[in-house]
Amino acid sequence: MVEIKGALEIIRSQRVHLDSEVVRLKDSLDRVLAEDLRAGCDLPGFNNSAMDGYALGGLQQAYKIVGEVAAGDSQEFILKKGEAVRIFTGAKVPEGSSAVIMQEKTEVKENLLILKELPKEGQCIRKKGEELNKDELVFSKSYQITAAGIGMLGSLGLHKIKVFKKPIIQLITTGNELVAPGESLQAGQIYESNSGAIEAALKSKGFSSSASIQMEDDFELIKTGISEALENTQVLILSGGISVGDYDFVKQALEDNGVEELFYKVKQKPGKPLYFGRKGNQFVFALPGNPASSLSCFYIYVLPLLQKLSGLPGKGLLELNLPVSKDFENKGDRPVFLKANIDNNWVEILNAQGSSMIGSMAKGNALAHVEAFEKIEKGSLIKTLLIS
Ligand SMILES: Nc1nc2c(c(=O)[nH]1)N[C@H]1C(S)=C(S)[C@@H](COP(=O)(O)OP(=O)(O)OC[C@H]3O[C@@H](n4cnc5c(N)ncnc54)[C@H](O)[C@@H]3O)O[C@H]1N2
Ligand code: MOO
Repeated sequence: MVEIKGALEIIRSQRVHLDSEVVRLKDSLDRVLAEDLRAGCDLPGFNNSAMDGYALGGLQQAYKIVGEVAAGDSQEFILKKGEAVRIFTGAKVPEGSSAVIMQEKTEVKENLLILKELPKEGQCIRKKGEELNKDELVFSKSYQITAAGIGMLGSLGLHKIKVFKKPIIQLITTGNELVAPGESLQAGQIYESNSGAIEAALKSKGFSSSASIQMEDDFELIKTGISEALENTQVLILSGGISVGDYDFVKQALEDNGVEELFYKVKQKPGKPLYFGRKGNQFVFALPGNPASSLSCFYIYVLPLLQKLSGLPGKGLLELNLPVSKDFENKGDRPVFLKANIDNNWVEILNAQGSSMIGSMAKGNALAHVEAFEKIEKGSLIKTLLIS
């Protein structure tokens, strides 16, 4: 049995092999750069106007209007002192321009421009390269692409970028009692709900499973199922059958498939019988079958590894220290992850904390952490992991 910290340390310290691929910029949201990106051009690429108004040759009170430049025009003016051109936002500022003045601060009489106030040198001109110069570093390797990142790279003319591949993930749920939702139940059966929850959790964090299989508690079947899954997967996630019962075959089946155990059992509630193993560059998590245990373990332990395998640091869920809305005492000897809800920066610990109860987790957005035998008073800070 390992402590929570030790289990996380084992996961975070895994050396991982990362492959890269080229994707279209517009498909790259949340992907992680596999190389440093340098600017292929200046940004902006030419001096341009920040306002609809007039580009001014020299700084004075009155000008002769000699023409017009709109955004996209390639017409080249060279302004002399005392000359002005009508200009619009984004248009190329003519050579010889000292400033641009917004039209609200001007009066026009025929082709004479009179300023209501004296302009300052360079005002309202967006200078070539003022945001970024050609060859300057735009984003470093391991930058995770945001919407603004896509905008930035698009403004530099990039349409394809090299990112780390996402891990190939497969899911196996085990249990004789499990029946797919939509079918009818016989005595002793329950609906299989973990695969749906884990697939959704994967999706919400930017991942997906390439296959999801349901298996009976049959040692040979599970052993073969694991062997087949390991033919083409980087992360195999199993649910159920990992405790100590006579029908819990997962651990032995993993061992028989050459998977090396990295830890088994974590001193925590829920999720004590959590298993983590490795075979070459492949990783295996066997999550305890109880629905709230399996989903909590996914967020706390599986997610950091998936992040690492995508080129990220693997920090897992965002950790916050927030005040708790009522007293809480953990009377047990295991640290707990409690289903909780963060609202208005307060943490509410929800009712129905049982490992088999997923409903309360569905109403919350966080997992609050309390140490063994710890008493927490209303208003004191509690370590909370934000799920969404
Ligand atoms: N003698 C002991 N018994 C148990 C221990 C222990 O330390 N000693 N640990 C308990 C804890 S804690 C947990 S958690 C469970 C985990 O057991 P398994 O991982 O072997 O899970 P199962 O027995 O297969 O299932 C547990 C529970 O969850 C339901 N389940 C399983 N899979 C699904 C699914 N895909 N969808 C919905 N529900 C599922 C299953 O019916 C069981 O009720 O072991 C305790 N026992
Ligand atoms: O792992 Mo169990 O979740 O403590 O019921």
